[in-house]
Amino acid sequence: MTHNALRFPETDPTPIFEHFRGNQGSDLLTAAVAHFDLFGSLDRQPCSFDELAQRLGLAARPANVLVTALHAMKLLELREGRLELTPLAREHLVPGSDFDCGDYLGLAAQTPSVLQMVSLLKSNRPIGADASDGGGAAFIYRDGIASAMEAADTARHFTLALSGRAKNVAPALAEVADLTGAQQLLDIGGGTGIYSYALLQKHPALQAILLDRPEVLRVAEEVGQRYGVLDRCKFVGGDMFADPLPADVDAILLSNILHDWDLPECQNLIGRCAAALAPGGRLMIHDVFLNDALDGPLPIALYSASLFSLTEGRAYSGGEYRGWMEAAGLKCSETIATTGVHCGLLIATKPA
Ligand SMILES: C[S@@+](CC[C@H](N)C(=O)[O-])C[C@H]1O[C@@H](n2cnc3c(N)ncnc32)[C@H](O)[C@@H]1O
Repeated sequence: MTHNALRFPETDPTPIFEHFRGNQGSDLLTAAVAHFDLFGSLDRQPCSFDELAQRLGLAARPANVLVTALHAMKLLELREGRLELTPLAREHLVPGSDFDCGDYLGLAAQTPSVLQMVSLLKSNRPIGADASDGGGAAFIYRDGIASAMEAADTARHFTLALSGRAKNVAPALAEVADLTGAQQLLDIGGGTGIYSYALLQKHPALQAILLDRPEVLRVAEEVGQRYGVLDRCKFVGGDMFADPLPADVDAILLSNILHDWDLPECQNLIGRCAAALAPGGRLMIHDVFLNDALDGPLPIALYSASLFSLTEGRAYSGGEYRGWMEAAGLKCSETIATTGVHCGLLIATKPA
């Protein structure tokens, strides 16, 4: 029987994803208190984000993840360009204050997950990226890193894992993505392809090209079989950073792609997408979005920590994405349409 990618679940799975990511908050808070003395340092001397990163010995990406999470927990606030403690943090997290609970949080200081978080924050390298034993980083491939997406078993494992979110969110994406008049969709890093299969089921005249790593595409083809749309799909194995992208496409989908990469790769990929679009074509960023002030929402800040640990990316704000798309000559939509499990859709158009 053909699977229907447009059928919504009866209940919203978002709370399950929030419980699953809750440990990130605990690890970051314990690291800030017990390993970085972040609250003591800011109590002695509030400072800018850049100065704090330097004081803690952190690169911009880990500092962003840590500060965004603490901001979202309402422990930090930004005043006139300086990070300061909130009354909550001042009363309970400054070492030696009357109601300091730092020693209590310190109970978790030596747990494996906190020690791993501290090590990742300091090294700014994702789990597995330096593996020399056939492992590799999940979800990302580029020249210079060990990638789990190159071996059949690990590529299959990580690709199928993401279908647990994709099948829940794809019906909503198909509902909000306006593909009127589009004939060809390019899904970059499409994974199982479930988002494309939903869009193909919704738009009977649409054709899709899925670009991903070869071992991932084997899984995508197998999954695509179940959705009955393979006659309108083309699978292209390649490197989205290095190989020519199919040209003159009407729409490009970057679903949960940019959050895997640091700023230079995001800007590079958006520039490549802008060049590959036909005039009037649409770039669709389907992802999670931090507030423009990078102070929450908390579930996205915690997801950002998980992205940081596993990949070279983090969560970005709509403002950051808009800036990059406009720099690439695209015109951005004002609003971000909600899809599900914290995701949303931001669309930009290439001038005709
Ligand atoms: C986080 S997954 C997103 C999958 C899917 N789009 C989704 O939303 O569930 C990232 C995908 O990008 C692919 N990818 C990573 N680096 C790539 C590269 N350099 N070229 C092509 N695909 C790449 C991975 O194999 C993986 O399928």
